[in-house]
Amino acid sequence: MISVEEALARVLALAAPLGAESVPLARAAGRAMCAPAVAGRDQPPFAASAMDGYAVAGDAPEGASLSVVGMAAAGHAFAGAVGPGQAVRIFTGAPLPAGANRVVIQEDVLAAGDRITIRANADTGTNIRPQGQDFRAGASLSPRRLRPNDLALLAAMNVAAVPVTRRPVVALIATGDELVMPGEDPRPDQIIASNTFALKALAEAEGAEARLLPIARDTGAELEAVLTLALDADLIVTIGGASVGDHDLVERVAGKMGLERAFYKIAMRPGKPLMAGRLRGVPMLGLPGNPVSSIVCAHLFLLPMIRAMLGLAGPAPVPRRATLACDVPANGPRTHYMRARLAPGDGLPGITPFDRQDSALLSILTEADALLIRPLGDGPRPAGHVVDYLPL
Ligand SMILES: Nc1nc2c(c(=O)[nH]1)N[C@H]1C(S)=C(S)[C@@H](COP(=O)(O)OP(=O)(O)OC[C@H]3O[C@@H](n4cnc5c(N)ncnc54)[C@H](O)[C@@H]3O)O[C@H]1N2
Ligand code: MOO
Repeated sequence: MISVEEALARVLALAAPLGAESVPLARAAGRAMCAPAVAGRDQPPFAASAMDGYAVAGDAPEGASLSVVGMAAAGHAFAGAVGPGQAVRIFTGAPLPAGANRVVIQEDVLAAGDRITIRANADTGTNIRPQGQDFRAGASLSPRRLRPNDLALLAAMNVAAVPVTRRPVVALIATGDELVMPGEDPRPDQIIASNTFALKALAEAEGAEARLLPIARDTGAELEAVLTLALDADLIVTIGGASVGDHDLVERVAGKMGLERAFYKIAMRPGKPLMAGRLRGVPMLGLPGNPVSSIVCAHLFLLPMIRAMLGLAGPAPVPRRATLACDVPANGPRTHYMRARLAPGDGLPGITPFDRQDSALLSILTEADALLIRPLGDGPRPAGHVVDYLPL
């Protein structure tokens, strides 16, 4: 059995960044931008008024009476210039007329016909946004997963389409004679395939395109047929059949098909029978069948593989810190990812593992919002001890 860290390094070595495609900005949310985007112009492209009021030249002290010689609005520049004793009616976002060095807000003037008088105690701020105040032409936005705010910045940069990494296609294959799909009529000795739905949602939320393949029954021929259907994917994920029982066929069948195995079995709980490798050139992850095991392994290995295929920096899960809210006993010889609940604390949040940690308990997993990480071989720890966790 290898460590979780070693297993993560080996699955990431299987996952190379995919090629790029161009998408219009309106379809780029959440996508992995894979090359810098460069601003085509300054923003604002001209010195602009930040307020509604009057653009003036020179001192224009309180009590000054000025003649209004024109108007500038957003999208409608004033072609002339402002001189001493003059003002231009101006609105927020309008280009500042030549000669102007200040905008007096309209609340600070008395207007009568085509003249204004600056009121006493008028604000002396310039109320001008200089050209290029936000960014300059040639400024670049570095590659990243695009958030809504990034899209607004790209649009302001006049970038209409962005290069993004292609979405990895993830083929999900549930295995087992006992499984039927939700809504079907199970025999008394059957159960409903459940974890595939969490895995699909997790993969899609991370930026992959997930495909649910037909459930593979427990025969070599059927598993081989479904694995063959998946060979055009970027990543093959099997669920179940990973352990040592007579009906656990994944290792044997994938091996017969030419799997180059990267590892099998890790010192982790849940998730011990995890397997990874490359099947005819396609990265493959063999998840254990127990629902919680497969979902925990997805957080630890599947999502980092997707992030690596998207070319995102730092694909490994990043633990956070919390304070134990209760005593915990010594841990065994596998790193334990305990389903746990967080509560706000004075500094760090408090974390409490659930009493029941069986890897079949979806009802506990759904109440959990964290995986408390208990390092392998760690001794008992008292309440108040600072620990690592992964958010769920
Ligand atoms: N003699 C040993 N037995 C087991 C060992 C071991 O080391 N020696 N390891 C145990 C551990 S740990 C795990 S985890 C499981 C993993 O087994 P498999 O990956 O072979 O999974 P299955 O046997 O196919 O299924 C386990 C369990 O999960 C249910 N299952 C499977 N797929 C789904 C699905 N898509 N949705 C919902 N539930 C699913 C299945 O019915 C079983 O109940 O092996 C232990 N045994
Ligand atoms: O390691 Mo298994 O994944 O306990 O259930």
